[in-house]
Amino acid sequence: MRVKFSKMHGLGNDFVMLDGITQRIKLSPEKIRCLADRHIGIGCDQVLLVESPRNPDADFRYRIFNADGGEVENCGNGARCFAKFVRERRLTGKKQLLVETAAGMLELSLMDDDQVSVDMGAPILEPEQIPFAADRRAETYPLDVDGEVFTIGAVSMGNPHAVLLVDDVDTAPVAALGPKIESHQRFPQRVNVGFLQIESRDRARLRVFERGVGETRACGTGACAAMVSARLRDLVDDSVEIALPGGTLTIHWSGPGQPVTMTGPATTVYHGQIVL
Ligand SMILES: N[C@@H](CCC[C@H](N)C(=O)O)C(=O)O
Repeated sequence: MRVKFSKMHGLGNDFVMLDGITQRIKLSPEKIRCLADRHIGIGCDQVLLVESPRNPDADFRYRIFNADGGEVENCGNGARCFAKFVRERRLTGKKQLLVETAAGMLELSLMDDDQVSVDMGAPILEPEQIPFAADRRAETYPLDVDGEVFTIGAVSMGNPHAVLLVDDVDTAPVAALGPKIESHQRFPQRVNVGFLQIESRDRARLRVFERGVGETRACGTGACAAMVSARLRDLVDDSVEIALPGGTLTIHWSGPGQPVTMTGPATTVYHGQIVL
């Protein structure tokens, strides 16, 4: 069956966007892996499928799949691309959207300068809800990786994140350490791994080894989790510019119980059709 798609990206974290409202789309892990493959498919970090909502208060529902075929709970860059996609595809004329995701309801605002601001909800810090094996909630945790102990922050933005502080992201062992922490036994659903360099109280740099993908050029939920972890350690103020390899996100968080706000761009690359 031939389906229309859009190729989009948020700071280089790229997506195959599928409209499952006006098209009948049946996805399987094999099909997702094929769509995401950069040699035999379209190529992307994640596939995002837009559907009609189940909750009558929501405008849409979307589902998000990693390149390895696994369905995941949340995606910050995908949320911004979604807001632009539903307008471009004329699925809505609204600039304020409420969308149902596996991580709960998100509120999105399309701004005039092509930026999208997303209320990502409050971070989850209780270890069992992340999920992360720990006796009690703490700002940081020791994590033994092959006999070497690293200090990590553990945060869920609907999806799980570990955050490590590094002196310099350019030399951080992302490729070596990322996969080991991603599948560490204390994270039973695996984890996204952020390497965070604090430059000042309102500026930081971040690289993220994403669960189910590998290192990406940007990770929106990773930037939110990094902000939360840094704020809990009192290393930053309420608003931080986080520079990722693909560009910069503005993240705002005023403390536990409060929602995290992420603002950044969404870019359409091209529209196409593929036989699924
Ligand atoms: N790139 C995303 C996160 C996508 C999901 C993640 N890899 C996971 O497995 O949780 C973002 O921008 O947040």
